Amino acid sequence: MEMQENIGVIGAGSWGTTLADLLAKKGHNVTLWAYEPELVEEMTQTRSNSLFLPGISLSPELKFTNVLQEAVAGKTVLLFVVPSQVTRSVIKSALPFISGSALIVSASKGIELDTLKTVSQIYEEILPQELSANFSALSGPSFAREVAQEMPTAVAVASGRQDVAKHVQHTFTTRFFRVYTNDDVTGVELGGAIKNVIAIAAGISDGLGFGHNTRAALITRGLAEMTRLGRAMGAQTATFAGLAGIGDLVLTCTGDLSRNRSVGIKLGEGRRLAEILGEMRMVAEGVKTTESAYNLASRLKVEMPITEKVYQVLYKDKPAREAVLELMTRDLKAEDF
Ligand SMILES: NC(=O)c1ccc[n+]([C@@H]2O[C@H](COP(=O)([O-])OP(=O)(O)OC[C@H]3O[C@@H](n4cnc5c(N)ncnc54)[C@H](O)[C@@H]3O)[C@@H](O)[C@H]2O)c1
Ligand SMILES: O=P(O)(O)OC[C@H](O)CO
Repeated sequence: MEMQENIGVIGAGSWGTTLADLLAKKGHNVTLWAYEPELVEEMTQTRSNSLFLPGISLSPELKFTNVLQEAVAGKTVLLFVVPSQVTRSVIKSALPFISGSALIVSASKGIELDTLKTVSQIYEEILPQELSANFSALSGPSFAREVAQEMPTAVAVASGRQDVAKHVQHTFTTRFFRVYTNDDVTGVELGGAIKNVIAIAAGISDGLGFGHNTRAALITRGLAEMTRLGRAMGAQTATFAGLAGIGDLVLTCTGDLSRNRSVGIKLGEGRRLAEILGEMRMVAEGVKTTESAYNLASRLKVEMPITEKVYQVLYKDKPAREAVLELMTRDLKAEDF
């Protein structure tokens, strides 16, 4: 085994719990911070997380806390896995306890609503420069439940520094979880954020009773608009052909485990957004990222027609069937990227 690390995992939702468990079972010394005090009690007593990852037995070595300082102070690697809209407040609370040489890994997928910042931009704003250089983004096609069940999975970790990406790669890789390095942080995190918007569209299409043709069209043209936004923000086109781009897009637009796709299905079936969200304890990041991406596209003058229609369905009461018709009857054009 590689060097044992002292790791703090911040966020005990389905993904944070899964990754903390993976790292503990790999032999690292892991402390998992949960926002909900009752969850810490449950996980400590029963070694399971019935709120976000029911049915999975957690490592006997995993430690749990509700006190942020205990999960952060003295750790060599910190993995932040909270919803992107609370990332800013969580990182600010953690900052006083972060050791100066710690590696910071973010596994959140979204774009902040108020600032339109990507997750790495939030970290860059808050962290001092020496910690910012230690930042990496972990993304790619990875349903928590399948990783928790040790099903072979491949993801990407992106950092501006190759040594940081390689360190994280070695820290997380197991025989069922294969991590590729990447140097395009913006591309990797935008792929993870925008695929959630397109997954809502794919869900809407399924909910309306459309078939595979429609879904394939949404995936392909969704990839085109994700790539256009990425290029406008300095990302590399090739990144969108990778795990964090088309990889996660296909997974989320087709997989029944996707929360974003399931929100879309219910919308397509005619249910109201508020009612759908009211029934969910988990986060469907695409709901807020749709608004962020719509505003970002307007600001950067990037054409994102699918995102625009999802925005109108979610926030402007546009009937889903009308949105699809409007997409299909746009001005005809060449197939561009
Ligand atoms: N679940 C997956 O399969 C998966 C895979 C890859 C990436 N992600 C990403 O990981 C991030 C976390 O999602 P998840 O699926 O682990 O969560 P989840 O939907 O399973 O659970 C919600 C999480 O949000 C936390 N939370 C709610 N309000 C909070 C607050 N005010 N402060 C701090 N935490 C708060 C809850 O404690 C819980 O950890 C998201 O950005 C998601 O897109 C999830
Ligand atoms: O369940 P979703 O839609 O949040 O997707 C989970 C992961 O991001 C898939 O890679």
